[in-house]
Amino acid sequence: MKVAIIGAGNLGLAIAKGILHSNGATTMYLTKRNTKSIQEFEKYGNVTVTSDNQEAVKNSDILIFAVQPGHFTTILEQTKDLLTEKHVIISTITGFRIPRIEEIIGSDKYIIRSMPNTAISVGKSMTCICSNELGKKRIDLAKAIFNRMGHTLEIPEEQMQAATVICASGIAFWMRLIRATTQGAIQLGFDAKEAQELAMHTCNGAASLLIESGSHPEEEIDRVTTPKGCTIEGLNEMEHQGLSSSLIKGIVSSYEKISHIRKA
Ligand SMILES: NC(=O)C1=CN([C@@H]2O[C@H](COP(=O)(O)OP(=O)(O)OC[C@H]3O[C@@H](n4cnc5c(N)ncnc54)[C@H](OP(=O)(O)O)[C@@H]3O)[C@@H](O)[C@H]2O)C=CC1
Ligand SMILES: O=C(O)[C@@H]1CCC=N1
Repeated sequence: MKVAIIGAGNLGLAIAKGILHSNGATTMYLTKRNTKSIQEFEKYGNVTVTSDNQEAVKNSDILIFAVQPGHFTTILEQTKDLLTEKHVIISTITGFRIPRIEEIIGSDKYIIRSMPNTAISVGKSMTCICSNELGKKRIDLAKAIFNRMGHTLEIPEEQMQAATVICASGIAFWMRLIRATTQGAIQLGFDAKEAQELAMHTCNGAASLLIESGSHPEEEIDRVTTPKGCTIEGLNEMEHQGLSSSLIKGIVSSYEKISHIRKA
């Protein structure tokens, strides 16, 4: 697999690390305008760092675009004449819809939109994907790429904004919950390092329990909440203070914002 990551910033580099750690590329191009900060990636023998997007496109089959939305149109314009039937175009760019990409490069290209999250760098991304009509022929390839770095779900493009909030912004939401748990643990007497260790591994265990058992969260909650015990006491207090409600309101606010950004 010859991969180019056009826009090797936060997300692009997270994807690069995920692909490199899973030995998923025979060659990889990483592009950005100022390449100094990513030069170290050339220590992986098969990686070329360059600011020349055209060179990267010519020498690769899978093109993963991870630039800011404002830069995407120009880059597509600059590279569209180099696109051939070998290329699969994967965009991770928030709010940039497939019909807009088709307007620039044509609908006769394999176009995939993917929304991974930054856990892709450790092979644990929840990645939602959709495609244009022709891209359906390459969706299994795209799924195979992202399945190496986590879990994928194919969704209609209409749900991409919602998926961005739940999965991409979701990393930040879960981080804050883990951080708050850490602060609670420090108040109960653990030092900061131990407190974070307890919080993050408990979070990991909770998610793994659901993933592996297929059970509903409330079933698992019922198993922990001893009648008149400390868990139900704490859980009910959290709910009196609005835990579920504030999470849901935050998710809806993010969604309203992303919908607004898209219209802008
Ligand atoms: N799924 C997720 O979890 C997330 C998704 N996103 C989405 O991913 C995209 C990238 O976000 P993020 O990684 O945070 O952004 P960054 O700003 O960190 O990365 C964008 C990169 O693009 C590079 N770039 C800019 N212009 C060009 C160009 N002409 N050619 C090649 N590279 C260029 C910039 O480097 P330089 O200036 O040196 O060129 C920069 O490193 C956004 O569209 C965002 O909406 C963002 C965050 C999280
Ligand atoms: O916060 C944002 O707007 C972008 C989209 C998802 C993650 N970061």
